[in-house]
Amino acid sequence: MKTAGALGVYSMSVVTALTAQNTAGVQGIHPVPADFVRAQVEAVLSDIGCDCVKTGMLPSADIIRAVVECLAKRPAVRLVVDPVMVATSGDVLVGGDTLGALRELLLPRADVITPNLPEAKALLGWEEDITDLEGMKRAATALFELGPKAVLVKGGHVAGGRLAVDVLFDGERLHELEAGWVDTRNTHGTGCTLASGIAAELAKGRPLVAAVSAAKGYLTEALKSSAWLQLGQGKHGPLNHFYGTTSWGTSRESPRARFRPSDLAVYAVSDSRMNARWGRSNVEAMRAAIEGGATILQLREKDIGTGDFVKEAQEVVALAREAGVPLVINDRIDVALAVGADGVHIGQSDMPLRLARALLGPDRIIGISTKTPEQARKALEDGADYLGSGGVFPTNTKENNVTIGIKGLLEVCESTPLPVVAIGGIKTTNAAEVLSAAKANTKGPDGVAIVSGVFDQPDVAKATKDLETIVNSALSKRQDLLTVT
Ligand SMILES: Cc1ncc(COP(=O)(O)OP(=O)(O)O)c(N)n1
Ligand SMILES: Cc1nc(C(=O)O)sc1CCOP(=O)(O)O
Ligand SMILES: [Mg+2]
Repeated sequence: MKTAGALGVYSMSVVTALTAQNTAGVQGIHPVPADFVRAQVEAVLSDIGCDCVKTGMLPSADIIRAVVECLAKRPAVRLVVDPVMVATSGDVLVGGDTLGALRELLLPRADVITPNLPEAKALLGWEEDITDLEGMKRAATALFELGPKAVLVKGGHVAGGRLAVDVLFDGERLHELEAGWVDTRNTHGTGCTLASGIAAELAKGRPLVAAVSAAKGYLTEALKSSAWLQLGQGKHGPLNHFYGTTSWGTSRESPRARFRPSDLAVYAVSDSRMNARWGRSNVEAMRAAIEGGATILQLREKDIGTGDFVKEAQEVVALAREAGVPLVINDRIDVALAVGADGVHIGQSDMPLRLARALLGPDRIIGISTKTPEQARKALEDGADYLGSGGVFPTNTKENNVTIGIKGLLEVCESTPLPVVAIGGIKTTNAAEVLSAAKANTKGPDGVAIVSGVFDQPDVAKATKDLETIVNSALSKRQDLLTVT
């Protein structure tokens, strides 16, 4: 429920067992009678209803049957099954007959199941431990045969390695989802948190791979922010699900805490000269870009008085806020502060990033233009939240711009953990090429920033929509999130 809340989703609970547990392990389990589980499920689903159910520990076959019966009446409700059988502490949580009910009744109903390695082994009845990536892939495809629409084998338990890799099999492709390994003792509840994050993102309507990737991003941030916590005597302490709180320097509601790499997917950068040529204002153009599916907006005005810039920015901020789309201001920290924009985008010759951060504070997004890995390294050091990297292709929009090509873009992407948006000469005709250029399992751009491809067009909404379709398709297939076998 904390995870759902942190991800902006309303959640309700059905208690299947009372547990006596702490950081040292599970001291006792008191199952709830199956009829009472059924009553709880019906109480919430017949009243408020829900978009997605996530199951955790289901301690008996009767309880599993009760859950399956309730869901059988609601085929539209998506289901994430976290087959909780072995706690992080190693304690086995469910009896043998429950395994059969889990396997035969619940798994075939699931949109995705999320076993850890011991749970995957138990569900498959394998003798051998799963100890590497190949074993994870075999387990994922074997578990798929039990009926779920997708299988996520969580590899956090795979010994060693500097990456937390999970393998997702969706019936067609094996996706390797990577995140930087977090050295922490505070891993109690990571499995439940990831499964709940996936359920929350599915409930928001995200497609499966994106939902898993977003949930993994959230969990990694929670692990990082909890790493220093010293709570409990046991081996595994708790996570801080609400890591974006004021005591950690950013408020949960801050634009920066909300910012995700996926926000960079369809990045519309305005140009008033182009809009004037087509007989529309920047404000009208930005409204159309939002309508077309832009995931982030940038107001970029190079030849305008400050008063006019502030007035225009105030109108665009209102639009962006209403649509829930981040708005950053190009170059002008003062204008961003004056109108309460979500952040700024600055270049190498604009206000130094550290000063911009000092003026904007910890809650605003700062993006910076980078052409080289060295600039990317410095940007990370100085506290950037994302990089704009290009020009990928030659452009007439920005005079005397140095073109770095796809090669230069990928060098920047691979050199930094920061999210990167590609920019420069990008159109619907080449956006897919840019987004899928990264080799398998290497980091690629998180999106494309476009000026003339969106605003030097007769119909901004259509141009943006066309771009969004291409971007979403390319990102869902892109190499650095999956290994195609
Ligand atoms: C996302 C994104 N990337 C790069 C730029 C370029 O910024 P601009 O101010 O136009 O030029 P420099 O200051 O980087 O030289 C951008 N606007 N947006
Ligand atoms: C604003 C900007 N910055 C660039 C950089 O390389 O940093 S290229 C550029 C112009 C991009 O316009 P278009 O999408 O019309 O090519
Ligand atoms: Mg600039």
